[in-house]
Amino acid sequence: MEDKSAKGDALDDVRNRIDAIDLELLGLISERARCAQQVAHIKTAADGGQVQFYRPEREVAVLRRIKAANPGPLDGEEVARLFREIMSACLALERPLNVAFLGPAGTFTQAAAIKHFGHSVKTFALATIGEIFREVEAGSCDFGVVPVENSTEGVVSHTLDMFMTSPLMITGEVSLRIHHHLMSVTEDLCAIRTVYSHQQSLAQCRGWLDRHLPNADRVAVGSNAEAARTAATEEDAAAVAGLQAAEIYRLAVLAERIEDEPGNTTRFLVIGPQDSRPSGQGQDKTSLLLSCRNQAGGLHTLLTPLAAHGISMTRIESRPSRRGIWDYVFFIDIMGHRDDPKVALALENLRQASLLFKVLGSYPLAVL
Ligand SMILES: C=C(O[C@@H]1C=C(C(=O)O)C=C[C@H]1O)C(=O)O
Repeated sequence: MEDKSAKGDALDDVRNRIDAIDLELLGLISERARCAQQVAHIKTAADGGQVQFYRPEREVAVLRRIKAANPGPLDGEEVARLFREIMSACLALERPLNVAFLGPAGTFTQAAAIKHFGHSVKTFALATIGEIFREVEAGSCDFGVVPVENSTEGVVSHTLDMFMTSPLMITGEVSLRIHHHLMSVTEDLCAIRTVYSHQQSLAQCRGWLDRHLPNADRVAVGSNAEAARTAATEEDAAAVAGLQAAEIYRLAVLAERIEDEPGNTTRFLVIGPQDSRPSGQGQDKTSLLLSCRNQAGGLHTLLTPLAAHGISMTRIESRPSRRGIWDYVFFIDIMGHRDDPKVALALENLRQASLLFKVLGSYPLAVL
């Protein structure tokens, strides 16, 4: 009996301490929010009409600093995630951002948008990648989030093709570990006759589906969330999608993490009217769209300036140009910001060696 009340006292003490800390935290977070409001006034007074409230390079600098200073016991990712949400709320006080993503609600692209901007942005589900570009170009949304490549299935060609004609720039990137689940209104795997999902997700789960549902028809639809929405209306159907879709469309999860590759990751791009300023510490990336003359050694000529200036290329992708003038265009990612002197020099040389040369944007490497 005595023991129990001693334990109860100890618990009360710690909980009282937690209550006091929470009030202190609330006071500090409120003070931080007031600072963000002051920043908004300063920005408005300095820039007039064209104020850029969202500053990606500043946000990653804040997150990097927090991670470096983190004393534990929470791990770095966890504290960064908490501060991501605090900044998201502070920015929403300055001005709430409108972010378009590949819908419907519950897609991995929405999860990527929230991971990048936090929960205080307003997200808009659009039906196609083309529509996202159009809405951001028209200014009805501030930014868009689009998938660009998957570690199992490769590049999302529609996104790359949009950059050939769009004036939008890349302001950031997000990587998301993708876990697929099989979900349905029925709880019985044997009752499943049809499996709906996005074509890439079906491909990412091919092995599992061959083993467990060899006789079910696989039907490709526009997105995983659309698959979940459809499966919710059919007794003998299932969808392959993320957990969010199961929650939104009230489906039972019959099997978890059915993707064939455990490291399955999708990379998304954040697109907007401008790219990001340098975030420093060599932690920026630049994406380019290039084409060379259709002659022997053409690609080599393009890449020589990068090697000459010691710039590392992290990715190269070729796509048919579909313009007739150039056979192929290359999407190239390099390390460094376009304003870094070394990168600026290499880009100038590249510009001279290319038929088509477009900087798609410089942006910070993702912290989260
Ligand atoms: C407060 C600012 O504005 C926004 C909010 C930030 C924050 O809460 O720390 C950081 C960058 C901006 O997106 C700022 O530019 O410093």
